Amino acid sequence: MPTIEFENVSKIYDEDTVALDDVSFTIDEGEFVILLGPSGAGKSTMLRVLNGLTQPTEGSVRIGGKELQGNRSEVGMVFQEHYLIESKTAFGNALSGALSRNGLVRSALGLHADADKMTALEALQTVGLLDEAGQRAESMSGGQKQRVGIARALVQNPEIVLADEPVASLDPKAARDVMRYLKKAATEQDLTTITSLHQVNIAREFGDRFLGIRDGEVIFDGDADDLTMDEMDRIYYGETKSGETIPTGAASGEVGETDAEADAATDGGGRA
Ligand SMILES: Nc1ncnc2c1ncn2[C@@H]1O[C@H](COP(=O)(O)OP(=O)(O)OP(=O)(O)O)[C@@H](O)[C@H]1O
Repeated sequence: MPTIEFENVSKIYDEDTVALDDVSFTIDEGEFVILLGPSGAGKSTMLRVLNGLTQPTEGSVRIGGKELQGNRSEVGMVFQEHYLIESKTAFGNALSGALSRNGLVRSALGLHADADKMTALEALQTVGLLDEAGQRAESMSGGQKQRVGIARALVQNPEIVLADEPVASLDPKAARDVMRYLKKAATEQDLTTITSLHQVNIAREFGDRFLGIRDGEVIFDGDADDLTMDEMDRIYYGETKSGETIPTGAASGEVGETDAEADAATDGGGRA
């Protein structure tokens, strides 16, 4: 399993949009990392750079010591929108994760190797959906669909799984279920996993390590114990122009609210 290295990575979308600003960090194999940060902080850009979907403007990204070039098949992606084929079964959708190995034509013709079919069933078992393998996606709940999305990523046989706000559209219970299965898969298969999340409570429950991103910079890197209220404020609200940390707690609500809720609290006044 590879180590992920970001070295002085910047991504500038246009002259004044610096999405990543000289970011450096290393993630060891098997780590379950959660990206936190306000909207527009650069979390998705970081995941897209890692997946080879976006090229960094400067710096280098290495996976297992190799410079990242183009789309990487060892990187499985789970999206906020699950992008399942609604008319297909959970099994059919999971199996489509083998596309990158088998090619479009073989997959379109349904010419899947028995080994791939077995992998798809195993992946569905990992996410607790083996009994629903024959159920069409259109009749599944949002949480179940997202778990099929994870199974599809697992069928790709990845070494790294990236999940971009995988539970954003789910209620708290379904969100926890999805995260539980994602963590289970990561633990069982020793996957390096990076997930961006807005739900801080859920993040704290499942993350081993947290990267706090703000204005394209990693301003926090630590575990749940390090992720204090002060640090949450720094990640979500930043510092004053004079460099002072904004006073903690004033109208920010508790650690555990989503940043949207925290923003709402701020909008309500109290944080100067
Ligand atoms: N394709 C693009 N073209 C131009 N600017 C972009 C593009 N994608 C993202 N940006 C900008 O880059 C910055 C970082 O965006 P990014 O989507 O990475 O943040 P994020 O932390 O994932 O936000 P969110 O939590 O809202 O998804 C933002 O200012 C955003 O507007």
